[in-house]
Amino acid sequence: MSSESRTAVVIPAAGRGVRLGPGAPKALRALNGTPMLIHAVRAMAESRAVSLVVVVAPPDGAPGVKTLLDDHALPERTDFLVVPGGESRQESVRAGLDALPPGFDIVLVHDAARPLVPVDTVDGVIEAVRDGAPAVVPALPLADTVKQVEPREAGQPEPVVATPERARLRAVQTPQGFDRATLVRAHESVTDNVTDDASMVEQLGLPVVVVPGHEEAFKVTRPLDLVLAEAVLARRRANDGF
Ligand SMILES: Nc1ccn([C@@H]2O[C@H](COP(=O)(O)OP(=O)(O)OP(=O)(O)O)[C@@H](O)[C@H]2O)c(=O)n1
Ligand SMILES: C[C@](O)(CO)[C@H](O)COP(=O)(O)O
Repeated sequence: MSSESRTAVVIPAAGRGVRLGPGAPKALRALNGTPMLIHAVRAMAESRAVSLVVVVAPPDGAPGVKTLLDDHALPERTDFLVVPGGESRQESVRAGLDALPPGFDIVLVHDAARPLVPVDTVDGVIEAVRDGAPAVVPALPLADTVKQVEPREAGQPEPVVATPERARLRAVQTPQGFDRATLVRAHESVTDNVTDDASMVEQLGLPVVVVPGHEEAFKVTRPLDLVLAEAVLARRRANDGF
């Protein structure tokens, strides 16, 4: 893949945000007064390598999301498309891929729910795809020990069946980066429910590599994550003041 390869980003933003509690769809909730989705779009458009962002909106929310993008300042060098999403993250990513025009050889998939990923992480992923990896994931080592359990009904103690060696585990983030043809093939061939796109490429038997993630690329999932996101933004504002 050459440095001339053009990069597009698909942002799945069609989730409801059930774990965040009642309210608007998660991507539309505000952080420091600005919708999470706008933070995520800006984080992608900050990379000079990104020339198209495809936002996958809640199924009946595409016109509203289009208006939202029109109403917020976004870099002029980046084009934007909005398409309706599906019932699962996988379906939503697929809808974004289907909308991609020709001419983009590298595709990133980035959760709207990771609004604060720094641009260096985005560029690191793109660079690794340009260097020839068909699939790239940013990731961090774990702080906790992880146990594999035999699931039981809620409230029942769960027997531990294994303790994977922590030093070999990574917590995977987005944006995940792909050679476009590989990602399209993965979405066409893999029908199992998976929780990220890279695992679909793994199922094709193709290599996936890890590059450094960033602690500010965390996923806003539960209410406490909103507190952390506001704190990160406050720290950025304070640092910008100096
Ligand atoms: N049908 C879906 C489900 C999820 N997503 C997107 O996938 C990303 C990661 O999903 P997650 O954080 O799990 O978001 P939700 O599905 O909204 O969260 P929850 O499971 O708590 O409802 C989010 O940007 C979310 O909007 C999507 O585009 N379409
Ligand atoms: C893609 C992802 O963000 C990588 O960690 C994660 O798997 C999304 O999971 P969710 O089930 O949509 O929360």
